[in-house]
Amino acid sequence: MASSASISRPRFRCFDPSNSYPATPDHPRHFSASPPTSRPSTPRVNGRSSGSMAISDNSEPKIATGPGGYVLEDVPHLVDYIPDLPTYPNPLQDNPSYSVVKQYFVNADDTVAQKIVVHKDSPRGTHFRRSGPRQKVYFESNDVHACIVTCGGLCPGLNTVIREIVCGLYHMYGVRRILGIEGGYRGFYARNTIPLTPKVVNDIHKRGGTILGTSRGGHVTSKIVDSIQDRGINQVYVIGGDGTQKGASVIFEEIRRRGLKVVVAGIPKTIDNDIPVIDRSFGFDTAVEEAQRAINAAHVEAESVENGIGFVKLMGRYSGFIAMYATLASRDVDCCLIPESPFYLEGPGGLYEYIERRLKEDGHLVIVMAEGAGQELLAESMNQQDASGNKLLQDVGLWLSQNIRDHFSKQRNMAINLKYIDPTYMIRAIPSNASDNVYCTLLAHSAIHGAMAGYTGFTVGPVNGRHAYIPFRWVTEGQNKVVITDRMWARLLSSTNQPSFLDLKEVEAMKKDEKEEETKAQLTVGENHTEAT
Ligand SMILES: Nc1ncnc2c1ncn2[C@@H]1O[C@H](COP(=O)(O)OP(=O)(O)O)[C@@H](O)[C@H]1O
Ligand SMILES: O=P(O)(O)OC[C@H]1O[C@](O)(COP(=O)(O)O)[C@@H](O)[C@@H]1O
Ligand SMILES: [Mg+2]
Repeated sequence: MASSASISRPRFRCFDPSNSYPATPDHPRHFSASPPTSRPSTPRVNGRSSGSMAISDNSEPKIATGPGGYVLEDVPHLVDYIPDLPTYPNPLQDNPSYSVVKQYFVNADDTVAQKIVVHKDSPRGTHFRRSGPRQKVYFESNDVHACIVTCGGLCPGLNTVIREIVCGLYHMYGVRRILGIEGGYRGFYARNTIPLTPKVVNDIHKRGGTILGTSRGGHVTSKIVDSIQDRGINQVYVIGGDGTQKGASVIFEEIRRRGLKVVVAGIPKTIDNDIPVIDRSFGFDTAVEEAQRAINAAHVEAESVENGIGFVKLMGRYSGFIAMYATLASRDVDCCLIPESPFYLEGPGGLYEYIERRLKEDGHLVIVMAEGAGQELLAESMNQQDASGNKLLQDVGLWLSQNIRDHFSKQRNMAINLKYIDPTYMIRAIPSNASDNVYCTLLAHSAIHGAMAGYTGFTVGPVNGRHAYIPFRWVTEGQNKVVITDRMWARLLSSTNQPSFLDLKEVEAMKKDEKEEETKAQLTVGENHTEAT
């Protein structure tokens, strides 16, 4: 229910088990929005469970509300299912590099707002717990046995995140036992492990790919958690995209069900930038930069010949961010096609008409297309999936470039010169650039601080510029997509001058749908969240 607390002295405080606040009505020990589930009679600290445990199958979301429509979407903590765990002073306070920092530890009440553009009367809205080091930790350095796994497709920066987790654990928290799991999730039960030290990972950020290897599929929860338990691992760092975070969430639930003192921390990876809530994903910046080289080549080729068309296909299965940003950055692109914006070929306002106009006016043009765009135009879609269950796409770039050639030679009797460039794997197999490297460090450190502080079942990431701990379901239930009724897409249309392929009626209908979705989401927030007591 909505809060009736006085505004001058808010009753609500965020309880952070890792900072030393006493349990008082002002500093509640539990977010009671979701009633605590039954607990195991004897909590396990990495002891293999032999009998049945009394913990329910899925943890409830930890949601609390405060005055003014404040909502905290908190992340799970080990003490939620293993009460009375001992705490230890954070070793960072004795670390010569960090001990001089003024107020190094994060304030217990700090949370990060999901929306920062607000109106005078709008509710304060959803918040996430701010990431960073806590005064108290739930692991002694000598007891930590961490592991790192990378899953899904490649992305620039994977090696940097691995390096920074290893170096961060080692140098900040004095952790000495860190294992690399080879070849993605299946590596837990079917591959060797690699002991990781700062020396082993020292130079890996200069290389593309992941030194651990990766894979799709192979998520067998019971085998993975058995392996975690058998090896005595108590911190699991999982680097991967939406599929990987879903997998991490299931691992967390199973660990919790078994009552193990094991934390699971997700670091979001997606070259497509399709993970919701976070500002952007690591490697995206690098990919957009690398895409410029392909676009430049396409432009040079196109403008050097008569009726030249440079056609570049970029990654972007469901979300066209790489194509959109690469287009906006380049200024040489005349048409950008993304999955979110349907287009058509023939007739007035269609792609062929636009191409012909540009060829007549400028003598050449550059097209950038995301791999997931226009899939609906292909006669038959591929009904195949990869090992993770992702739909396999047809090569729409090849298909469209051939259709453009056919259209102009057969129907318009125009000689065109089209060069098709497919740098999709090139833009994700390279090392991360300087800005992504720094970003990877922050993500790795956030994950380490959260894990040491006993948080679990969370993904890290910047929300409006501040790093936060985000419950798994926020990043797995939905996808970040280009909103074609937003200003950014309008900027793109105005920079390329391409048609929007939509009529006014369609735009109005889209805007209406979006507004309804937003209102529905706001109502749901109001209905589902109860006051913390
Ligand atoms: N719903 C799910 N539940 C459990 N594991 C999943 C789920 N979806 C994907 N995974 C696992 O996550 C890993 C990576 O998923 P994938 O979709 O290939 O890449 P990404 O994480 O980059 O999206 C794979 O090992 C896959 O089996
Ligand atoms: O050929 P692969 O390795 O299966 O990957 C292709 C897919 O991987 C991506 O680069 C990223 O996908 P994930 O985030 O699922 O790893 C997509 O853009 C692309 O469709
Ligand atoms: Mg994915």
